Amino acid sequence: MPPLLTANDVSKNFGGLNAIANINIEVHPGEIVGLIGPNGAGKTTLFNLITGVYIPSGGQLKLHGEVEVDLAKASPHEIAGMGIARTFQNIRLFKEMTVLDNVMLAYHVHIDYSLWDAIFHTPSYMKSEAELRRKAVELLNIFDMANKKDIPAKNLPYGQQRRLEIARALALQPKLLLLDEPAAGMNPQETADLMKLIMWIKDRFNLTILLIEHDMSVVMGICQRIYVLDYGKLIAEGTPDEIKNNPQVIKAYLGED
Ligand SMILES: Nc1ncnc2c1ncn2[C@@H]1O[C@H](COP(=O)(O)OP(=O)(O)OP(=O)(O)O)[C@@H](O)[C@H]1O
Repeated sequence: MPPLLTANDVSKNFGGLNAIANINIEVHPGEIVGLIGPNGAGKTTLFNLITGVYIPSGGQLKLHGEVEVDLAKASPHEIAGMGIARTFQNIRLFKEMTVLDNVMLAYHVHIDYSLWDAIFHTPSYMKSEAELRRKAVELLNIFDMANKKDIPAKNLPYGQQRRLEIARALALQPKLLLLDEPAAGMNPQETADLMKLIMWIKDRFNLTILLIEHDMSVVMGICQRIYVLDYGKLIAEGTPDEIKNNPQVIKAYLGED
């Protein structure tokens, strides 16, 4: 099957620092691919390149959908509209808003109201809002959070705030979901539930997932393939078993010379 996303010789420099140096990756439809590496290896920089926050200093990043898109030429908003959604290492929710409003707001990306409709709450506006609300509640049901829909997001336990971030990303109806350390700060039970959730939503929403994660039980447990970055360079690629036993990976993690 042709890849959904390719990075071809991609680099990103910040002044003299090569945060990403000539990397090549492929993500195929339906895969869960892990992106690991020690702190500062360049993982989040790669997410920022894929989502258009940064423009590559060299190489090409392409999304191969119905048409092929050079991601360097698209804005973050356009890239989101093309079906790439992400979560963040530091949770980014509208903390004072309710759980339901957080999800509804994400759905609004796909809606084009006229200013007139929005200001005067016309029947077509009210109908669309009701439909969005129905979809958002359905999504919250999948995440087992419908009973929390009316509380402010900040009142959710930490693990559920992370799940809500994923729900918000799904409201964008992505093809490719980028998860940046989804298990960070979770307790073992929350982590186990998260792994089940990720595998389940992948099938339910026909997703392809690229996942940054420091918790090796998550990476080894749910990824089919793993890429390893170290100081901006790709040092290994393989199945969880291959990566576990790769001497270069072990060296990078243990920090030996
Ligand atoms: N906007 C920026 N300006 C300058 N340097 C940056 C910028 N963003 C990232 N860097 C640097 O690029 C390198 C890679 O950072 P990045 O955040 O991508 O690493 P990471 O693998 O995601 O690390 P962590 O696991 O700690 O989140 C680091 O040395 C970082 O300090």
